[in-house]
Amino acid sequence: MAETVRRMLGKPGAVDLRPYTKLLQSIEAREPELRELSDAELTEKATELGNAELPYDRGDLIELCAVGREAARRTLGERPFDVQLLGVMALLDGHIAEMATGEGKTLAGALAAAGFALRGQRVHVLSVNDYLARRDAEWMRPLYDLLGVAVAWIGEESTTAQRRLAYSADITYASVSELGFDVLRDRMATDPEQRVVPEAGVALIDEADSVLVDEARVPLVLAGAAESSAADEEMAELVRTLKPGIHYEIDSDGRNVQLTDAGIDTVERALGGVDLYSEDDTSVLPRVNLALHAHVLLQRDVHYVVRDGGVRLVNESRGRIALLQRWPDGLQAAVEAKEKVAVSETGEVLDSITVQALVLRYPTHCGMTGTAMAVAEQLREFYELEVAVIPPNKPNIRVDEATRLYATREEKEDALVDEVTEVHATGRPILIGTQDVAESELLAKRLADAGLECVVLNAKNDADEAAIIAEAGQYGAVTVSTQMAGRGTDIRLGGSDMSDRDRVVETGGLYVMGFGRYPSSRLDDQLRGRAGRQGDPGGSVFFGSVEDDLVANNAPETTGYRPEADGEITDPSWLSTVDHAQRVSEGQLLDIHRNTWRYNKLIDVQRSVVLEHREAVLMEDLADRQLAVDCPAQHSELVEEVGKEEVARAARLITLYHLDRGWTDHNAFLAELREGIHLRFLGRRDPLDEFNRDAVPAFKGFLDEARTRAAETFAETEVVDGKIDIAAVGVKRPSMTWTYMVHDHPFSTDFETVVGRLKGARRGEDS
Ligand SMILES: Nc1ncnc2c1ncn2[C@@H]1O[C@H](COP(=O)(O)OP(=O)(O)OP(=O)(O)O)[C@@H](O)[C@H]1O
Repeated sequence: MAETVRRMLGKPGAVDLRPYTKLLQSIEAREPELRELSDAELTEKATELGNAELPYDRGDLIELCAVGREAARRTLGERPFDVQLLGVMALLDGHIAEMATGEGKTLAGALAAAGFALRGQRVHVLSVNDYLARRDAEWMRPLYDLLGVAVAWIGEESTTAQRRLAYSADITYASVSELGFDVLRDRMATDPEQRVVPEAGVALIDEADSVLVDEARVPLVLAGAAESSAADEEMAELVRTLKPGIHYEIDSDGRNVQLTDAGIDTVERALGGVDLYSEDDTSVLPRVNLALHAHVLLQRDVHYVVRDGGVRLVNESRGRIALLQRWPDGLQAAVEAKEKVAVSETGEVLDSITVQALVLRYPTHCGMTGTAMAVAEQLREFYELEVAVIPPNKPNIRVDEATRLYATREEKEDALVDEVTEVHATGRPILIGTQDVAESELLAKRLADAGLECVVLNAKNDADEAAIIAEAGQYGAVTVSTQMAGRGTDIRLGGSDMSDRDRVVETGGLYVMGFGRYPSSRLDDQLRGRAGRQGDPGGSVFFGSVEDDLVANNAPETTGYRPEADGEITDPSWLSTVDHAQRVSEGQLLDIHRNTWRYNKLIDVQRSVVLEHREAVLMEDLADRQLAVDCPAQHSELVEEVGKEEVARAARLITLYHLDRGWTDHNAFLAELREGIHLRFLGRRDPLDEFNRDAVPAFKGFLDEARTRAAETFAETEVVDGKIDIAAVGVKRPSMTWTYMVHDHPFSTDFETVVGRLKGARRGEDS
């Protein structure tokens, strides 16, 4: 008992769990009585909790946890452990609950969500992907039903009507990106009825550190159709005939491709004797380069897959299909031409929102994850969140070995393959975590060469990945996966049905191996956490090399070590180099986060000015009143001709158009400004000051400008068939919109470098 209490007191610097642990006995004491109640009576008990406001007082908190525990026992067959109830209480207090893998966060989160919902709060439970949103909502549905709260989920495929309905539930499960895209689309509504996301009080975030820290700076983007770029089939055909080594060369890192002199001659001849480097026509060379890049560097089934008649990008680090992503437009079209699929539309950014800004919209945000303490400071700095470290239900007995460091990548790979061979011979299941899909493929090949069969998680879809990873604990299984793939899925020893559990336990349980340390210790811990769930036996070890990017890029010195014959470096001071490199890398990630946030702060202020004004235009008669003042003659003439209501409609649409148009242009200006800032940084000025110096005046007069433009447009309108023809004066919404996340444009920089370099190189020769 003393040990349990000590464990429950938690770690220093974290939320004090004592006030919660004190309630556990009383919660348990309620059990016998609640067990006697009928389902309807239990629902009644839950509903009664809705008669007061948040926060819960002591008595109501005890009742909520007791009723919730009984409801979970009846509907899910799982009686929440004490530690899960501690998690529930921490979440209700608006904290981050750190609970290890397999501790049952889904259930704890659901009870907290129900607790908020019973007190009249609309709750959004944010998952990392659609699969988990749907799975968790459906899994917890019987529990919510019994507690008398409505639950729904949305996914990428949901229609607008389905979304509206789902968001009207008390609790809605959604992936962060889907929610963000809905919020962005709502911002463009020209009629209040078009909007789908109502105000919500609580965001309850699963995998909170991934969302709030790792993804925080990622902007979600809403783009609108401008004109289509043509499919360049001619170029796609042409580059297909080129031969590697003769017509083009690929850089050793596989990131750039360049035409050789022979390649240039061949292309120029094939195009009827053009000069690729002619100053008069500079359009041909970029076309060739785009097609070449698409043909050579982007491999089908590695970088993208062709599905449903379209090109779908594969997110390399996550190893899954990124349905919402596109490459910069020319490259996207080039890949589409290569694959002979229909060319998708190009567009411009209408608006964007970072994950961080999205989450901060909610008055209450809380969440759960297995790894929060390592980023406790950031959670406090950016979100004013505290971490509650919830002890495990059963002590963790996983054995974490020290990193094995090798001089070269090759030696590391050899050692890892040897280790897999040795361990596999005992039947112990092995899960190997890689940095990205390419690494997974490479490793799978090396294992195959050594006669070892393995399963590779390779970007099929989340549901398939979940099914595969669920079997990673089978006797003799070898599974290779990126760090993120299949997350949120339980790995049970002896397979998902645990039929072979005893035999696997005897081998030592799941053995997790890292194919290189990650850029942050948190990511290492997430991989390790795959083993040793709920007191299971398990082990983990990372293999690293001095040539790994982490070490090569972040360690101060990478020479002078003396490896053993097999390349292993055992000198302790060298081993700490990896930890040091990881800390440097973590510091850089934090700087980037802080920096992005500082830039976005100003943009967010400007955006809220526009949105507040937009809201008044949308919901009130502001546009009509303003135009009556600005164009009195036109206004009264039109009212006479078509009536007040039609004029108000046109006034609203015209004003919204100019507000949105202005914001799109301003956004483009800010993006360009920020890109250019680093050049000024070379002049030793603070880039953020520079940014603000230009961004602030550029926004000055934004609303006046939009109003003036609206008046100009309004003055030109004419009546056609009893209606004001706003299309004739250029008021057109984008014909379609689509959404993507910005980190999903992995090649943009490289691509631009290629084009720039080729042009530059040739010009240099000419002069
Ligand atoms: N109180 C309980 N009693 C018995 N089983 C439970 C209980 N709570 C959760 N479980 C089971 O434990 C498993 C892990 O739960 P869950 O997937 O929610 O864990 P998690 O903490 O979210 O893990 P991950 O970090 O992998 O997402 C599930 O199979 C679930 O059914």
